[in-house]
Amino acid sequence: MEIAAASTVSVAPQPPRLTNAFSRKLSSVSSLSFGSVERKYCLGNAKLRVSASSSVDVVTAEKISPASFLDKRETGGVLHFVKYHGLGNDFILVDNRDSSEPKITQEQAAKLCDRNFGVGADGVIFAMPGVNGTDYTMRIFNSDGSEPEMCGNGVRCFARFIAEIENLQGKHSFTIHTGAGLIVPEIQDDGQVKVDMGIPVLKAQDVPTKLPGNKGEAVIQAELVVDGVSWNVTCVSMGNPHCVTFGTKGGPVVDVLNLPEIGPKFEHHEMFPARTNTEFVEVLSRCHLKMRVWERGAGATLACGTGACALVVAAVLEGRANRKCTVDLPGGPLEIEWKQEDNHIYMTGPAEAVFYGSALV
Ligand SMILES: N[C@@H](CCC[C@H](N)C(=O)O)C(=O)O
Repeated sequence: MEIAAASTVSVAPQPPRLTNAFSRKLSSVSSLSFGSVERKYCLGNAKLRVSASSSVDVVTAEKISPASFLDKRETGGVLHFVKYHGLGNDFILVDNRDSSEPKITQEQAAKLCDRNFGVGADGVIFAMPGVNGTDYTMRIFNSDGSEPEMCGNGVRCFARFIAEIENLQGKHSFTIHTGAGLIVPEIQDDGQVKVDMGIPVLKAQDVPTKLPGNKGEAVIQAELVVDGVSWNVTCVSMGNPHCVTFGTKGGPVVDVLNLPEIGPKFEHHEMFPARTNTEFVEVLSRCHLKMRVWERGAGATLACGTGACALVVAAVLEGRANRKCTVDLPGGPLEIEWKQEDNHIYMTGPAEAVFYGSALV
């Protein structure tokens, strides 16, 4: 479109078409916005104001209030993101490939995750440059602003996000540096993502837990008293800490559990110096498990990928299940395999984009 020097140009007030949102670099989405009554577009240094009367005004930068949403967008007060979920465990994905510093702070992330006052999510994930020869680095902030080492559902979303912003089609695998070390997701032909989640850590002090090792240095089917009730727990780290329980001495509890009440008591238990994620599990068969989760820093979520991996490890170690299982989470099933050959855990499941947008930060 030619911009005339005159103040009014007769063109229809159609916004530029966003033919393929993902094929653009997200950073360049700043050239578009959609207001309700009046729209402004930037072309070079000039700004076009499109009003309902089908005219376009060329206005200079000085005439635009610096407090407006559109100006904030240009001065760095707006974050572009894509919202994804893996079985209802939902994340705000940020294209941070141009910097090794997250584009927003932990406090801003907590605000964005708020389901009433923000975008709403279980966490914010940053796609950053790789280190030590890896393709990318993934960092994540929980919805309370804390930073965990790893996120299983998040890494599947991360892989799909990278494929979209890099315009990759078909089967693809990436090496990703995380707080839990190297993680390797592979997008399958059917769009599901299979992730090599690495080797589970069982040594009590590395999980970390203050519970004393009862099988060598591992804590397996040990007693943990929570709020006066005795639970059997197995402690596993998938880079982040997990406390897996198949119930109290009285038996399984998954369906009757008051999660918001009991969850925080596990999370903040003195035996877990870095807090913990807790999985409450019921064995349906030797290859079919069902779980509910209370996540450290995020509360009750619909799914937890690292948690599903941890509970299969716990179920195998407690002699309750085979190494290859379907795990039913509130948001849907994950396929988990703890391979004997390499001791690695493999997780397969979906990841879906929901919407993209811009948020004031
Ligand atoms: N939902 C995640 C785990 C996210 C991190 C967790 N809340 C923690 O603090 O360790 C998953 O899918 O693994």
